[in-house]
Amino acid sequence: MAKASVSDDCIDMVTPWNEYLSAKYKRSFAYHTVRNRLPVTVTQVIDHLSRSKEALVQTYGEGSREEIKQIIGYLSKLKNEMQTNKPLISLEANEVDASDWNNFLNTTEERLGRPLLWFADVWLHIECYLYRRIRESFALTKHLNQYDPFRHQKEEAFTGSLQAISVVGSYLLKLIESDAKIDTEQCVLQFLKLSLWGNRCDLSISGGKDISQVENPLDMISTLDELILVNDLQKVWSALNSTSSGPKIIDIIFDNSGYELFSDLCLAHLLVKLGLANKIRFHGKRVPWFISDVMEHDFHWLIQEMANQTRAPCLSKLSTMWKDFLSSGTWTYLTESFWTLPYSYDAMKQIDPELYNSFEGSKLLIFKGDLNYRKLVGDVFWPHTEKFSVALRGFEPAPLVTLRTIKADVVVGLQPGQAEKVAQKDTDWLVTGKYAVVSCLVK
Ligand SMILES: O=P(O)(O)OC[C@H]1O[C@](O)(CO)[C@@H](O)[C@@H]1O
Repeated sequence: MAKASVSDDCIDMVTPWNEYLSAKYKRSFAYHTVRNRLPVTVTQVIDHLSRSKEALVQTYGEGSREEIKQIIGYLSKLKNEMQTNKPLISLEANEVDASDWNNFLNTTEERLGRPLLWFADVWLHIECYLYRRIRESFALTKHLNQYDPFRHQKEEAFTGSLQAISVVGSYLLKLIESDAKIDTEQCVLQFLKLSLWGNRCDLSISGGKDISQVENPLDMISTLDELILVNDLQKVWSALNSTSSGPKIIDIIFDNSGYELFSDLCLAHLLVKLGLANKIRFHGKRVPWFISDVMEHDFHWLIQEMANQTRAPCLSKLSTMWKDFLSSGTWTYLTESFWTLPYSYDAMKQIDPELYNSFEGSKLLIFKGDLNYRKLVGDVFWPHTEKFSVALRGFEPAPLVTLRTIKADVVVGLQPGQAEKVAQKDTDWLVTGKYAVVSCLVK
């Protein structure tokens, strides 16, 4: 008998413990995402292209008119492939990571003895693949090759958060310009928390809807401590405050643009100013990713946009200082392909040993956000009381911390009974971004 719908391929159950998250479990957030959220993301790109067609042709030339049609056709087909649970196909455009992606698809297919399927395989792989295929639709064109279909949303998210950004910016400036002795530890903890809660602002969880930070973040963070379910902030402070000879390098693996990026850069500024770091390396995405993730353009755009805020002089002042950090090499922005491959981080040593080894001298790796967390713990549905160090499965290139608001149903390091208690209060506690974890591993 013919299958009635794709959900016939799935099992009507929750994800079993210790299994990979996957849309094959109908009562999972992965299923909801692949079934409902990801098709909306693709539709939004299609709508954006249709709406902006004339403006795009104006900017990219008459040649782009046909290409817009081609991309829309490609994306409609992609959506259909996903919704009808078709096999994942290879990438064709000549991009630096295409062979890595195709190797991944081929070796996984060999291991499984069947092609990968949208509603059968590891959610992390499927979701990354979706964004990589959206990129592919542009990579296959000439005029729109470098077009980022999410840029307008990222820019609007920044503009919508300007008030909060000004509040934090002027606070930071006051701190660093003050002659009074500041409580270093308290300030660092405060900016770590600002960066942590900045992760609530994420366009992929809101389905691309406005997620501007409108509340006063300084007032807000002081009330949120009880929502941090794993709080290793003291450990993080010790790692940052540790004295060792050699360069004090800190790596920040970015997540979202807009307010979150701004909060990350404020943290980076403070760490340099307090002498806890003398070099910060930022890591962003090579291709448009999970709607709001930082790409190089977004990074420079934000710093430049701050300079344009005549009504908030603190922001233009900070912008000048940040440009100086970049030109002096105190800050560097890097774009490694690994971040937009499907692999979880335990595979980094084998897949990208150069990147792995580059972390060896780092004082602290700061991983921002939900997707980085999923990649750290391998998208496995660990019992919530599993140790973070176990869930990392050997990924220990340097001391590391994850600053993450919880937006996917995986979390480790909780105390016995803690998950049940939170679930009683909030049934959807694992997917809304209301709660957070700060998990730190120091060798
Ligand atoms: O921007 P973040 O914090 O990595 O969140 C990414 C989002 O995408 C998801 O992976 C689901 O689509 C969630 O885990 C989260 O909502």
